[in-house]
Amino acid sequence: MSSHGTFAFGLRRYHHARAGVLARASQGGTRAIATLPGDGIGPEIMDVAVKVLEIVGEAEGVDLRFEEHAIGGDAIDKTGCPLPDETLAACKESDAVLLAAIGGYKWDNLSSKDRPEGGLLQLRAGLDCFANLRPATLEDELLEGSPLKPDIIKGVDIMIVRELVGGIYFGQPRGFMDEEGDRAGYNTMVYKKSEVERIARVAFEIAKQRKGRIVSVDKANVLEVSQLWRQTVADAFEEDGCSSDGLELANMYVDNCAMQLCSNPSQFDVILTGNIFGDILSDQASVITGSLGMLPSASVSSPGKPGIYEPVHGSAPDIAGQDIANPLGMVLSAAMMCRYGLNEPEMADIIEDAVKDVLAKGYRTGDLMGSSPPGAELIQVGCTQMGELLLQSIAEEEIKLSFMPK
Ligand SMILES: NC(=O)c1ccc[n+]([C@@H]2O[C@H](COP(=O)([O-])OP(=O)(O)OC[C@H]3O[C@@H](n4cnc5c(N)ncnc54)[C@H](O)[C@@H]3O)[C@@H](O)[C@H]2O)c1
Ligand SMILES: CC(C)[C@H](C(=O)O)[C@@H](O)C(=O)O
Ligand SMILES: [Mg+2]
Repeated sequence: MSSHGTFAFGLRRYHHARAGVLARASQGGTRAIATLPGDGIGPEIMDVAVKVLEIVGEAEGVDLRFEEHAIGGDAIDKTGCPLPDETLAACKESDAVLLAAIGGYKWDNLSSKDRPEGGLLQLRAGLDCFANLRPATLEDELLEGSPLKPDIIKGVDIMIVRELVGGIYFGQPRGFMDEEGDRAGYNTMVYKKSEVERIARVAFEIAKQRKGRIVSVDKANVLEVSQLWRQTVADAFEEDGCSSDGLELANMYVDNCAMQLCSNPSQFDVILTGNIFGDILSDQASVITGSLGMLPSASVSSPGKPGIYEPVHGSAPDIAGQDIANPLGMVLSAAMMCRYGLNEPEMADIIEDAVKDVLAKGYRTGDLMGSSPPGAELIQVGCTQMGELLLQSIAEEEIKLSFMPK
């Protein structure tokens, strides 16, 4: 059975055709999903995503097996380590990893590798999830919700392709030192040609399913690592004959890109960039969609290996435990997991349709209420209630479909 959506959620338009390219599992059989709720709002939004997956799995006859594991601050408290061996081993064995968020004030003074963020980075590296796909798609329902002007952001649909297991996050040497009586901290931003080539090729493939426009973002006016990045991307583009496939490649400095994301975001289709620039630009792109809480992501590895599906935002300790977090970025990450990780595009369609539906009915978590125009008929709901509305929407759609002639 398929939803054949009445609503076409933006993410679906391009990804449908891609399911076979990046997907890990073939259809059929039980799917093992490692769930990592983590810290802060993590458990609240994970709860919503798992309930949504359960009902959609049941409706589509897909047997999902969830197994929860510790990561981040939660794992530090339980085991003393932000990524216990048991968690990494279970993730490697799974068909897909669904992660909510890690981090919090309590663990902020630990060393880089011992803090929650270190656990997340070790997980990404441990699974070699080198390609982080971060779609920033504005749905018409949220047009008035962004602090940016509607005529600037209407129809924006960007895919940020971020290299995830290299660059300054992982470069050596790194650390602290004393230099002539002064204290210094240092990191190394390094990319090998092979690392740039493999992420560039993911961006090319994705661009073929979209409008075909790639902007590679770097800081080649200052950094050697970016000069190598730029040349390597251009060479791979040429070698792969991308022009004859109708693709266009342009380069942009990261500072300019940050500005253009606010002033003229519609020009972007695929943004290809390195680890730290992609981190910063994706949070910025989220403003177009109304809230950081809306953005999903998929971190994929080579075919046959599990990917990590997680929202772009963090553990939001400022709102944790209040049942007010927006679960939609998490839920849309679950949809990306269905599409890319489980090869179940119809499950993804159903989830994305439900998100679209609740937004169309005017339901919003607090983060999406801020810039609403006066008089807008919006109904503020909490995290749990948003989850219930999604379940209701899915159930209603299933009932409608069951009455349709086969
Ligand atoms: N992938 C991850 O797990 C991840 C990502 C980013 C930050 N972090 C960690 O999260 C912690 C907090 O970092 P931060 O405050 O800079 O970033 P954050 O993304 O957690 O929060 C930034 C702001 O956005 C709001 N926000 C985020 N997600 C929301 C949601 N779903 N619904 C409503 N509002 C939401 C927060 O309330 C906060 O005001 C830090 O420890 C950081 O390292 C983790
Ligand atoms: C928590 C942190 C390590 C992480 C990153 O910088 O990649 C986060 O900001 C993200 O965007 O996923
Ligand atoms: Mg980030």
